[in-house]
Amino acid sequence: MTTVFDERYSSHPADYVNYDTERLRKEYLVPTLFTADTVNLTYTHVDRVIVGGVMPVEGAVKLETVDALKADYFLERRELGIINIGAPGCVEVDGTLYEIGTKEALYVSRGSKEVVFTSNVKTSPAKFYILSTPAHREFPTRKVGQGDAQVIELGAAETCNKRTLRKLLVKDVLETCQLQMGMTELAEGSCWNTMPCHTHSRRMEVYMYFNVPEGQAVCHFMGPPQQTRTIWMANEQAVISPTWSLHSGVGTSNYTFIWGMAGENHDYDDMDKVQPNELR
Ligand SMILES: O=C(O)C(=O)C[C@H](O)C(=O)CO
Ligand SMILES: [Zn+2]
Repeated sequence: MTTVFDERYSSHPADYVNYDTERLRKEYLVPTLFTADTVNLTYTHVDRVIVGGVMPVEGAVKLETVDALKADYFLERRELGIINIGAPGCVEVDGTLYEIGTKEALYVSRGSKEVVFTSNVKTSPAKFYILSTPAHREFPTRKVGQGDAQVIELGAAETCNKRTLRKLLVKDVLETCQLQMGMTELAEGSCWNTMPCHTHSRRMEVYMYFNVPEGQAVCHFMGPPQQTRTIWMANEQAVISPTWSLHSGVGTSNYTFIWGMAGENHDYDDMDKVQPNELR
């Protein structure tokens, strides 16, 4: 069992415009989330969010603290959101076992000392996608299944963006300090997410694309609305969206993604919308 840790710094939009493809990918793309029996963590200084993945195969995998946190345990000053995108598995938090099925979520309170991940069947492992943010107080650890989600239907087949959005770890479902997470599934034949797109300088965001069929890809758009750039993404990769950046994507097929946010103002609809014909 290993922890792989990577650190990213914040960037200024006036510098970002000079980045070439390689630099854009180095700063914002999180290319590897799921490797057997490893905790993959990327710490971005954008709102101090940690994005990661855990795929237990041979046995249980524990979320260990990392030196950069200077904390006795990982969640000493943080809260944690978990969404399982693999086969069913379990998360044990300080001795309490939570069974987490495919596309189910778990919110883990600040102050939880031991978080341990397992897969039910090693030949078909669970894949726990995780986001963690600094937290100022404790809120109860709670599982959120698909039935607990707030569901909204968005877009239309005519504009190639028909999709179902499930709010999982959000303020209308449970209390958190700053973390908000959910999942958006594109309908067959639709490929555009988050269009019309938006910014929200109050919150940063991370998108993690999955269920991208073999051989297909998602082209993720970022940047201030008048200075957009693209990052081509493969299945099960994440991308950091700084507070000044829009976040939207188009796939060569339909796909699903997890969005997660940190910052202030938990109102999901707090967005500065940008119409497609205003983009540059
Ligand atoms: O498909 C969408 O639209 C989204 O999923 C948008 C994200 O939830 C988002 O960007 C929230 O700020
Ligand atoms: Zn957003």
